Formats: sequence, C-alpha cells, structure tokens
Amino acid sequence: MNEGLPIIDVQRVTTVLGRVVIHRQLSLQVKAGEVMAIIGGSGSGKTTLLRLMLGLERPVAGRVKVFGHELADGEPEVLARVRNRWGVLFQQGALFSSLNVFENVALPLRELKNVPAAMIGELVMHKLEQVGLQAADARKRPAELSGGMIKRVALARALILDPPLLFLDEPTAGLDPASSKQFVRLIEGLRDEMKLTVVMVTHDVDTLFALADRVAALADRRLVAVGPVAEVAVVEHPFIRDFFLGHQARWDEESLRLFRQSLRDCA
Ligand SMILES: Nc1ncnc2c1ncn2[C@@H]1O[C@H](COP(=O)(O)OP(=O)(O)OP(=O)(O)O)[C@@H](O)[C@H]1O
Repeated sequence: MNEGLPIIDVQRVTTVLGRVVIHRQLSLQVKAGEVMAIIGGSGSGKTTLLRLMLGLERPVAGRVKVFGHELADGEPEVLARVRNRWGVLFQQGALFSSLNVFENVALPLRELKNVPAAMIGELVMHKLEQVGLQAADARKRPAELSGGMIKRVALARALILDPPLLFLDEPTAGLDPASSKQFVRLIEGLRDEMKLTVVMVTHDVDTLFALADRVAALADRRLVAVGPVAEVAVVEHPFIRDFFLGHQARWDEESLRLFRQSLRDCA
C-alpha cells in the first residue's frame, strides 16, 4: 500500500437498484486512519454506498477500489484476501442464533481453515476481553445477551482477524443513551489501539460528533458535502440544516474537542 493512496476510492459511481438511480456520478475517498461518517436522509443510499465498498453491490458505471484493488473485476483469491482485511458490523449484529458467543466470534478464524484450535481459543478470548466482555459470556447464546452485548460480540467478530479497516452500519442504533455512549467509547478506544480506518453510516448526531473525522452527506443522489464536521454542518442544504438542527452550539472545533474529552473522562 503506497503512502498517501486512499484506502477506499469510489470514482464517479452510478448505482441503479431496480429501476431507481440511487447514486449518480458519486466520488469519495477514504484516507488511512480516518473515521469517515456517511449521513443522509432515509432511503438516500447510505447502506447501498457501504455495500458498494464491500463488493456486495455493483455500480452500473464508475469503479470502487479498496486497498488498491478494484472490487468488480478482481480474481476471487485476491478479493478473498481483500475481504479479510476489513471487518463489518451490520446494523442488527447479524449473529448466528444457534451458535454461542465463542463460536460466533471464532467463525472468521475457522473459515481460514489452518488456524490451530488452541490459537483460536486464545484469540477469541483475547478479543472478547478487548471489547469488554467476560470469559463467562463466551458460552452464552445471542438470545441471552442485551443489545449492547450483542453489538460487542458482533464487533469482536468483525475485528477477530485484526483488520485495518472497519465498516459500521448504524453502530448505536437500538441502544439506550448510556449503552450508546459506552459503545462509542469502545469504538474510539479500539480505533486508537488498532489504528483502524473506519467508515460508518449513522443517523445519530452524538455518534457523529464523538467519532467522525470527516463527514460525507448524501442527498439528491450525490454527495452534497464532504469534509470535517465543523465545515459540513454549515453547508447550505435542507438535509444538512435539518440534520444538525438544534446542535448549532456544538460543532465548532473547540466544542467538539471538549465533547470528546468529556466522553473519555467518564470512561
Ligand atoms: N434491491 C433493491 N431494489 C430496488 N430498490 C432498492 C433495493 N434495495 C434498496 N432499494 C431502495 O434504494 C434506496 C436506497 O436504499 P438504502 O438502504 O441504501 O438507503 P439508506 O440511506 O441506507 O436508508 P435508511 O437510512 O432508511 O436505512 C431506497 O429507496 C430503497 O428503497
């Protein structure tokens, strides 16, 4: 990976689902080490943009490169290796209900085929500890877990191969305010510890303020603004105005710094 090249490079992408144009000539670059937040109204195409970056959706025009590899036409082995370099936290956690916590987190290691059982045990238990779960939680089934714990297990599974890139789809959706704050702190800590590049879709202004280095705002089938929170928040656009409505006092750089500090202080 050359220094300075974006980790993700979306170039003039047009996406059509059914007969609907979702994105028109959309471009976005994500740099190494940054947290990029994607915001937009309901149905504006945020999840579809994430799915393009994961190779789960193909554009009708334009291209998507991740770690320098074009997703649409790569060799299957190359794409498999690229996929092992990212983790994904889906909105609902997407745990297998018939598997316990240990087995859910171990899945990506088992898929590699050649990891010895003792090492799988060690790696899974270490990852559970890293996301703030207890050893005793390993034997629980998803049905026995709280919403916050499910997110932690899903995060442990997303990070079990120590990927440099993490995708988060609405990471705090469905959590109460206290669990949401704890989860944001956890992501922030892991991001620093593992030097992660993060792409997240979020509706939540607190999550955005706490984590995002840059924001990409989707509306009208394109990105109407891309930049640091403080810059995007003042862009004249009806969606952006509504999104940040009521938060005007919080988006200048000093307020954001104090907000992030207050989260760390109550850790
Ligand atoms: N397979 C599909 N075929 C046709 N249209 C689809 C398909 N999947 C999604 N859509 C439509 O594409 C648009 C974008 O969907 P997407 O899920 O990317 O939006 P979103 O911004 O993530 O929305 P939300 O915030 O509500 O989750 C929506 O209007 C949706 O109804």
